[in-house]
Amino acid sequence: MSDALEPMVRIEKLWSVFKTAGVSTVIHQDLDLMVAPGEMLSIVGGSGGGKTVLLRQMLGLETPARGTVTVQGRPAAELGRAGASSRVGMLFQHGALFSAFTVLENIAFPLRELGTLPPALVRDVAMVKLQMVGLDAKHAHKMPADLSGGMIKRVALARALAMDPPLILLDEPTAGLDPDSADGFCALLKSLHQELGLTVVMVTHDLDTIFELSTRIAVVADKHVVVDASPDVVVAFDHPFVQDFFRGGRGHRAQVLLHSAANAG
Ligand SMILES: Nc1ncnc2c1ncn2[C@@H]1O[C@H](COP(=O)(O)OP(=O)(O)OP(=O)(O)O)[C@@H](O)[C@H]1O
Repeated sequence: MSDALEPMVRIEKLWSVFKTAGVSTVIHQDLDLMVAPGEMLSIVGGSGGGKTVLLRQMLGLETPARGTVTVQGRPAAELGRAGASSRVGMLFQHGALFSAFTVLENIAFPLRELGTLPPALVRDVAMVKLQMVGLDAKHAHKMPADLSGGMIKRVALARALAMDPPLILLDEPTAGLDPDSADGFCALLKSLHQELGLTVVMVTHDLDTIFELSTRIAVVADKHVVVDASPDVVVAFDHPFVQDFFRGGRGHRAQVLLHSAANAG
């Protein structure tokens, strides 16, 4: 298959199994998922259903018990090696910044780890990424403890983008943010997705984020992907989790958003 046709992420017949105290627990069973270049895919599912484990599989941090996970045609397991941040960037749920490093040092970390770039260039690139996520240069020397929740997410995103990876994985990108910060972060993700041509895979419970950003939604339930389609198709899908998640009371605003987006576009 040529590169042009190769999905960004290809997951086939994936089994994720954890063994604790001699007892095996199956988290994913024959799970299939493809992500095409340029997509913005939301993964939703019940608590403990294996969404974060799925992201970790894409990052090469978990090993499939069976099946395959490839990123740009190569096994995700290879991503554990040095230089992986040039292929995939990860935004962890709570930002996971190094508390003893400044903002700029955090963003520069993957570039420094390479060990091949002169310090002045590392600093310049990190400064560009800081501005790319909408933060002023005056924040560069602050410590993570002095940042708001929204700023922490932005710095963590800048670090994920440091090596210009084509694929970004986001775990609950707007969790813990107030509504204004969440809207601002969504707008940033949308513009970066468009400007940089990024492929984005995110796990989120937030319906506003899902409907604002997703080109496709994959629902993980019963240990596999039960539906994987455009938002309007997923919302209408007949499955108890889908009905409850999208069409319960809290889904109302999302439905309104979906319809207004459809009317606008
Ligand atoms: N390293 C591990 N060892 C054993 N069990 C694990 C490990 N990592 C995850 N699990 C289990 O796998 C299951 C799925 O976890 P995961 O974090 O992927 O769920 P999730 O869908 O992201 O849930 P939530 O929406 O609550 O964050 C959970 O039962 C969790 O306890």
